[in-house]
Amino acid sequence: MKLLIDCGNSRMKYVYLNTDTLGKVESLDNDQIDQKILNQLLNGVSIVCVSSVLDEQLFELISNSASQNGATLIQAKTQVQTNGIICGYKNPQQMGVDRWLAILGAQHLMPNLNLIIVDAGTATTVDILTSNQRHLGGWILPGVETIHNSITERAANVHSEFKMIDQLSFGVTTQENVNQASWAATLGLISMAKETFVNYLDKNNEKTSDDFQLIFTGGNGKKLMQLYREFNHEELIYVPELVFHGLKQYC
Ligand SMILES: Nc1ncnc2c1ncn2[C@@H]1O[C@H](COP(=O)(O)OP(=O)(O)O)[C@@H](O)[C@H]1O
Ligand SMILES: CC(C)(COP(=O)(O)O)[C@@H](O)C(=O)NCCC(=O)O
Ligand SMILES: [K+]
Repeated sequence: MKLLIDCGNSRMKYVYLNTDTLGKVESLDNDQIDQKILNQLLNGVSIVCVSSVLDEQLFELISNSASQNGATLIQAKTQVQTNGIICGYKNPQQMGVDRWLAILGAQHLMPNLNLIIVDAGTATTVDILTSNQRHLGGWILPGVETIHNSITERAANVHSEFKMIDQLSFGVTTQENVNQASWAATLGLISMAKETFVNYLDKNNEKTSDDFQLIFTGGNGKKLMQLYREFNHEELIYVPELVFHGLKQYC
């Protein structure tokens, strides 16, 4: 059995791979993880494949567990080119591997479309992939909760708890103002990514609007997709295991 692990800045997500089928994605908060828990997760695993955007600490714990269980450890890295997809970064090593894997996963699930990939975690990232498999680059914004917390931590009279919302509206309490704005700002990022992509394709005489697909993933991905859908009637999907569709190509 293979174990795929994605270490994000807030949570570790993991999934078991039996032949070619991904199981259900599970998660643990980073501060809950210790050697004992990892040893249990790796019990009976022959190959463990890791994507991490963290410093070495958690990776070392995983590496210890792999040695103790006799499992082969594979660490995914962002590459200049994988499966014909060309990374847009000047220095691909600088781009978070979770983003690269989400791009590979998206292309695998939705080949030959203009893709806008939104990963809504601690950060919200947007990555753009053209229908001819070129990564144009992307954007990094603080995640929805990170935006929310940035103001509650810095303003004496802004008291609020982070919340999911059901729809966009104007706030009449401090808490509503901060939460609504955090989601609205992130939705604005996605709208502008779409506009910027359309402009790029028009200028470069490439295939345009009818073949776009927006793909959402990450802890806030489903909610963002639902909110975005209220205003935009285009093709949207939420794929919680998107990074793992990329990661499984490494093992
Ligand atoms: N059940 C949940 N547990 C933790 N965070 C959640 C949960 N549901 C939604 N979230 C949101 O998802 C974010 C973490 O998403 P995730 O994709 O795991 O991030 P990362 O990859 O950066 O660790 C949190 O900032 C939080 O706002
Ligand atoms: C942008 C990120 C912080 C997103 O991390 P996450 O929100 O998934 O924890 C991560 O992909 C990262 O550390 N990237 C390195 C910088 C870059 O991609 O340019
Ligand atoms: K992530």
